[in-house]
Amino acid sequence: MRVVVPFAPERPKTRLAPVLDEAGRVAFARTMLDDVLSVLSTLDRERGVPVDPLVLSTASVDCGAPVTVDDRQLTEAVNDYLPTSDGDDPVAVVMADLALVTPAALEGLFEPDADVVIAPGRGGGTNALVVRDPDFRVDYHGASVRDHRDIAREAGLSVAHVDSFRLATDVDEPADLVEVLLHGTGEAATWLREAGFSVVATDGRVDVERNSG
Ligand SMILES: Nc1nc2c(ncn2[C@@H]2O[C@H](COP(=O)(O)OP(=O)(O)OP(=O)(O)O)[C@@H](O)[C@H]2O)c(=O)[nH]1
Ligand SMILES: C[C@H](OP(=O)(O)O)C(=O)O
Repeated sequence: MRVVVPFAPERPKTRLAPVLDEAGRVAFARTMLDDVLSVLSTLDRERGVPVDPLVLSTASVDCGAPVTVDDRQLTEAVNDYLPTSDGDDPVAVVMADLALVTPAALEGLFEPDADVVIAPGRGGGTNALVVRDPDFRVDYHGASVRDHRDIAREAGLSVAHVDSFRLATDVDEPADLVEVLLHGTGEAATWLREAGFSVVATDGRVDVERNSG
């Protein structure tokens, strides 16, 4: 499977500004990318699922996969990598901020035999996709999961949805760090712990706190 991983290394994860300064957000975004690439590599090497990854980055980045630098908007850039004619190989698009992703979760994404497979993100986004038909194009931001369903249906394409906690959890806001600390098994979870983050439960609410000492 060709897998495109969009990544914006400069000024990333602005919604985490309440808990991480810019240098921290840059470093943390990078650990999440590394986790996603490591899972793709495990799928290929250990589980017999051929994976051909490409990091589609807005700026140069040195990581464990081929990189194409493309500073266009996300939607425009991704659309250039989707199948253009019948018979082209399918393409998966997997976001770089899926800190809980596992090989099994991606196998679940690749499995359905639909023209378009959608893994919704919490909050209306589209965290991962598989596109098997040249008539589908992405339109990210806003309620993109709804837009992607509409685009597929208007083109007469079959759509499958993947019901996965791990694929639905993209890390956008401070509350998402709770999920990374509780369920993450990769570098991103380790990075957060080493940066002093931990989970606290107070008055029935679960949150993160940071011990900066
Ligand atoms: N290639 C590319 N990737 C992008 C772009 N914008 C975001 N991404 C990546 O797309 C995924 C989803 O990004 P978002 O959560 O929407 O945006 P973000 O910049 O990471 O975070 P915010 O600043 O909080 O919106 C992440 O893997 C980003 O690194 C872009 O313009 N081009
Ligand atoms: C790119 C965007 O990501 P979000 O901002 O929802 O994390 C989307 O999935 O449409």
